[in-house]
Formats: sequence, C-alpha cells, structure tokens
Amino acid sequence: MAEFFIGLMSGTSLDGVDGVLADLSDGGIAVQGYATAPFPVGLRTELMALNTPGNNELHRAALAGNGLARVYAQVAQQLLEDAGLAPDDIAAIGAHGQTVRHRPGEFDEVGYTLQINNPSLLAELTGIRVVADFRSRDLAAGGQGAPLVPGFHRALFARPDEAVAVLNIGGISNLSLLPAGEGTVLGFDCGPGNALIDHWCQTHIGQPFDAGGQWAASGRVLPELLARLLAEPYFAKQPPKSTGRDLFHPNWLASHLGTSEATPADVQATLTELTASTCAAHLQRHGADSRTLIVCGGGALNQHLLARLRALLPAVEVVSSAERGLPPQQVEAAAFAWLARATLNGEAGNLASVTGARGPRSLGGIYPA
Ligand SMILES: Nc1ncnc2c1ncn2[C@@H]1O[C@H](COP(=O)(O)OP(=O)(O)OP(=O)(O)O)[C@@H](O)[C@H]1O
Ligand SMILES: CC(=O)N[C@H]1[C@@H]2OC[C@@H](O2)[C@@H](O)[C@@H]1O[C@H](C)C(=O)O
Repeated sequence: MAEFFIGLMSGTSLDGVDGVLADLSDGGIAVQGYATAPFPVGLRTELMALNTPGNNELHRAALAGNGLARVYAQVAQQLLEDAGLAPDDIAAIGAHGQTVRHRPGEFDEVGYTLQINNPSLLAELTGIRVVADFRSRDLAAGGQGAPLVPGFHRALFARPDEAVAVLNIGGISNLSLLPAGEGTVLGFDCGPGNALIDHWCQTHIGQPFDAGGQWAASGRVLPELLARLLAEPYFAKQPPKSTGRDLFHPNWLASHLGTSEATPADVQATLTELTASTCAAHLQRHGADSRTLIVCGGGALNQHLLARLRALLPAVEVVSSAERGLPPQQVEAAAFAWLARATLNGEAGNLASVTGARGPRSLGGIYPA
C-alpha cells in the first residue's frame, strides 16, 4: 500500500518553495508529483532581510513564519489537487523552513540554527501532520545540523560497485560522498553555490539568476579576484563543516572586490568559477575515488557551471540528477519527505559521519494534523 509524504523545501537561494509528493512505502522513493511557488515579493524581501541583524526581529520573524506557512500550504494543496488525493491520504509533510541564521558550535558550543517556519499553522491550513525543525537536534548532539541530505542521497543514488558523489548547488553548495557498498558516507558544504551569482545578477542586470550561465560565459575569469576569494579559510577547513549566508553574503564579496577595472560580466565569470572550483577541489580532496558526480539543485540548470565542473574534473563523469531518475529541483524537497518518514518511524535522519554529531538522532518535532 502507498505511503504518501510531502516534502517542502525553501533553501538558501530564497527563490521560493519546491514541493514533492512521494510514495515512500517499503523504503522505496517514488516521486509522484512536483509543485513550486515563488515567494510573494514582500515575503522574499523580509526573509532576505532577516538573514542579517535588524530592528524588531522577533516580531518580524514570527510574521514571516506565518507568511512562509501560507506559501507551503499552497504548494501542498497543489500537490494534493494534481494527484487527486485528500489530506488524510498523506502520512506527513516534512517542512524545512527558511534558514535565516546558521551558527553551529558558536557562542556556547552548541550554537544555533534557525529555520523560520510556523508548522502549527501549516498543519492547521492543510489538515496534515507536519514534521519540522530538522536541524536543531543534531546541533544539540554536537553536530553541524547540516548537510542532512547525504542519507537521502545514499538511499537514492548509491551504487554497490562504485563510489558516487552528489553535488547539490543551491544558494550554498554541498557534496555527498557515497562509497561503494557499506562504507562511511561523508558530506559537507563546499561554500557558495548560487547565492553570490544571483546577487551579482540582480544588482547588475536586474535578473534573479544567470539563466544557463550565459552572462558568466560572456566574461573572463579574473585570476587575482579569484585568488582573493579562494583565500577564505572556510574552503580549506576540514569537515565536518557547514556554512550559509552568514558568511557568504554580499558584504563578504564586496570586501574582496577592490577597485579594479573589472567589468560586471568578468566578476560574474569569476563568481561562477569560484563555485565550480571550490566544488571540484572538495571532490578531489575528499572523494577522489568517485568517477561519477551527480549534480542537483537549481545550479544543475546552469550549463556554463556544469561545463566548468567538467573542465576541472576531466576524469569524472558529471551528470544531472535528471539522468539518474530525479530532476534537480526535486531532490531536496524529496529529501525532506524522506526525513519526515524517518522521524515518524523513530529512525535517525542525520549521519554522524557527516554532521559530527555524537550519534544518530531522530530529527525534528511532530505537529499533529
Ligand atoms: N535555468 C537556470 N540557469 C541557471 N541557474 C538556475 C536556473 N534555474 C535555477 N537556477 C539557480 O538555482 C537556484 C535555485 O536552486 P535551488 O532551488 O536548488 O536552491 P535552494 O533550494 O534555495 O538552495 P539550498 O540547496 O541552498 O537550500 C536559483 O537561485 C538560481 O541561481
Ligand atoms: C543550514 C541550512 O539550511 N543549510 C542548507 C544550505 O543549503 C545547502 C547547504 O546549505 C546544506 O548544508 C543545507 O541544505 C541541505 C538541504 C542539507 O541539509 O543537506
């Protein structure tokens, strides 16, 4: 019998909400529907603003959580409608929330990670049980709270006979290293994915992202700027590690730009090269036995970025996740459906080998329908 879950992801690129409906019966992963909704402009602006300290944040974060839950509910309802299902048919929604701060292990050794959300409102609006706040328990257990998708990547993409790497390029990029057979899975954030690329596009050509990477392809990589950006200590840090907009924000970029004669297109080419080269370097450093790199997240639609990855990794076959059964925009949302099921079953969602937590933990809170 089918066991339907909905996964809802709104990631660090802040482009909106991706949702999938998946049948996860018997440990399988069969995605049956996909829906997406952009954020209303005001909500997007507020979520972006909440990434940095500001006035009256508690009040604003609470209202943004309500706004986010409403968009989540719309996406969930769209999935139900498309599939001809009723709320009672769904075991649970896994709702990631919107990360606005991510400071694991800082300040008091536990630190915090904050995903704005209102899971109670989402349960009320949909009539479906909600699982939310997936990251905090891993932090409480000494972990990074991220990345959480490697377990799902293993369930979906691992091969018994060859090591496989999976690269998610969202606002931030993260890599999962899946050894052949039963070996230990590694995973970590590599650094910026699309966050700075999107920022530069919006600022200079008024577009939310660089479609296909065409603008970047028209520029020249600036070696000195690239070297300054690559000097960021995060890139050389040993895992476990995770990052976010807390570090890779527009001011970080501005502080490295200097006053050269660079054209905006050259900076765009350099930012794209930064994403490609940091991802490639992390693969070479930690997963050199992988001959296949499966790319997912919206960055998989950036053809120029994929071409740069292929050039930097000549011995690796770089493929979109679409070629391995799941379109790039659906992978993370499917992961949160899968993580919700793990929580309901009392199973661990984290991999301690990835996050550095003291052990496997069942993640999140359950909000009844
Ligand atoms: N056609 C395209 N060409 C180039 N880039 C694209 C295209 N479509 C989407 N993108 C990029 O993908 C981003 C969205 O990716 P995705 O939805 O995977 O991110 P996310 O879920 O917010 O991130 P994260 O993985 O950090 O949580 C957009 O902001 C844009 O930069
Ligand atoms: C704190 C947070 O929201 N982290 C996200 C972000 O977006 C990509 C990367 O940084 C990854 O670490 C994580 O998301 C994915 C879904 C994860 O947890 O695996």
